[in-house]
Amino acid sequence: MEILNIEKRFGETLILDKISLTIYPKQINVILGPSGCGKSTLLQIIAGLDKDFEGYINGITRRKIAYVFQEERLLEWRSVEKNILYASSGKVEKERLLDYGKALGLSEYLKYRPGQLSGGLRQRVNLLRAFLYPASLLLMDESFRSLDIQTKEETINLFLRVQKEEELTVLLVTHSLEEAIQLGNYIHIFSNKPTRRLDTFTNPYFSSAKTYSIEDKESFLNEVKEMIKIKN
Ligand SMILES: Nc1ncnc2c1ncn2[C@@H]1O[C@H](COP(=O)(O)OP(=O)(O)OP(=O)(O)O)[C@@H](O)[C@H]1O
Repeated sequence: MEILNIEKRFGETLILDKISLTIYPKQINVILGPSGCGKSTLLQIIAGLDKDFEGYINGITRRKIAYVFQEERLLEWRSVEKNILYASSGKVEKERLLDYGKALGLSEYLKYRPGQLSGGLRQRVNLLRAFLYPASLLLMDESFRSLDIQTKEETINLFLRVQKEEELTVLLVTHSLEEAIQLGNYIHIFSNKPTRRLDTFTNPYFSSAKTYSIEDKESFLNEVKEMIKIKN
């Protein structure tokens, strides 16, 4: 999947300045960049929700995209279960729903309405809905942000499992270097003004078993921090 020379303005303000990016299929692609650099805007363009841009997007089938938005977009008048079924037009295997629901600690909340849930639980419903959607491309916008440490770990474990089992191509946006290193097979770093380029790295410390050594990770972190500094 290829994104070529994307240029995006809001009024007079140039947000994306000829951004190009290769999204590696069946891999976790992380876009890392500071707040406000245009990560969400790029996801909206890729998802086809924002059509007001210049440039090209090749190899993406829109109806096969699952999108975990930064804010949860749940239908308040439907139960958790019905939110999930509705998004996938009912094409969800009950067994998978129960299995993933359990892994996310949502078993007892499936009949609840979103308004009866805490922010963290709502975010888990948001993720469950996306994991169950029949997608080949999964777009995730700061999806683990509002979760506590324990829940975050369980959610990430399920995410890694689903990605592998379903051979999903993932494009995950974050401003957390830690998260990028933990999750990304490929890390695309958004430099800040004035160049706003994306540089791609193969993550040498990626391992779904999470066995990278801390010293190695530290040196990679420092390398990346140095680079971001130079660009900014
Ligand atoms: N609808 C809009 N109208 C005008 N400006 C916008 C609009 N949406 C986003 N922007 C601006 O575009 C820039 C990029 O926003 P975007 O949300 O894509 O950044 P981001 O990297 O995802 O940041 P964050 O991690 O904080 O969400 C910001 O300066 C933002 O204020």
